[in-house]
Amino acid sequence: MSKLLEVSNVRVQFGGVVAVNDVSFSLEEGELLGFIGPNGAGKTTMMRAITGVVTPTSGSILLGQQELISLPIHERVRMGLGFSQQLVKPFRNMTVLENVALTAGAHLTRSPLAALFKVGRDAEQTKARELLELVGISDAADSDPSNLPLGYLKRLEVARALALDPTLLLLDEPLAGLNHAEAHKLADMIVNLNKAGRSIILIEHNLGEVMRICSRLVVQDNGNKIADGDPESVMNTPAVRAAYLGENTDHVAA
Ligand SMILES: Nc1ncnc2c1ncn2[C@@H]1O[C@H](COP(=O)(O)OP(=O)(O)OP(=O)(O)O)[C@@H](O)[C@H]1O
Repeated sequence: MSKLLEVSNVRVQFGGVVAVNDVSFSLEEGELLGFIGPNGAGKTTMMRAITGVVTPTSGSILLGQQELISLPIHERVRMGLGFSQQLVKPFRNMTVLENVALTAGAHLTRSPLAALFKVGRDAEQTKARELLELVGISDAADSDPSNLPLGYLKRLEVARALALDPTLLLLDEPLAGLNHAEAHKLADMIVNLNKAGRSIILIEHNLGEVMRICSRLVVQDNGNKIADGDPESVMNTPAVRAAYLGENTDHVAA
């Protein structure tokens, strides 16, 4: 295995708030890494630093050998970064299939308007159908996303993230708001994506599923990295137990 992502001493500050405090971690090719921590820990901010939505005050983020920090978002996407957002925001007035086909066609042009005219192309439609099948929502291909339950929308968000064939997939709370059975199913799908060769960073509050599917965990609390390692030993670290005090960690072996 070789290193795919190397985050070194990344710091993100919003005025007086240090959301990410000199955090370092890395991801090996083919890993499924759980990135966890209590509310406000700075997990989403870290993801936004990797995708380019926020600019770190200092630090370095290497994807392969390439420094990402000074690159615009679309360059990072072109280099193989894919991400799903915590809040699901599909294009309404467009079918589920068109939503995915539009993203699949985005590499053809940098103008979203021009991309709209290209989604009729067979290649994008076929790819979108395959992705809907993969995430298990092909029965909703012709539906307007406004009429779909959250479980479908979360899967649509993952399908869109996959549409550009990312090497590294960042998933921000894909299981949030899903019931137990739906979360289990989507977590299984994430495992399958990983087994098919996709490297994944999963930001998630559902610790039961994270413990079940991730091979390694990084824990951030209050902007600081407090643990990094195999799930069981990480969850038994005193600092992690303290950070989650009051939250349910009963599933962790004592
Ligand atoms: N754009 C912003 N401007 C100012 N402060 C911000 C901004 N984004 C995040 N923060 C602050 O940074 C800190 C970390 O927030 P962040 O959303 O990254 O945490 P999180 O671990 O993803 O939380 P959650 O699990 O609740 O989604 C919080 O104190 C938050 O209020």
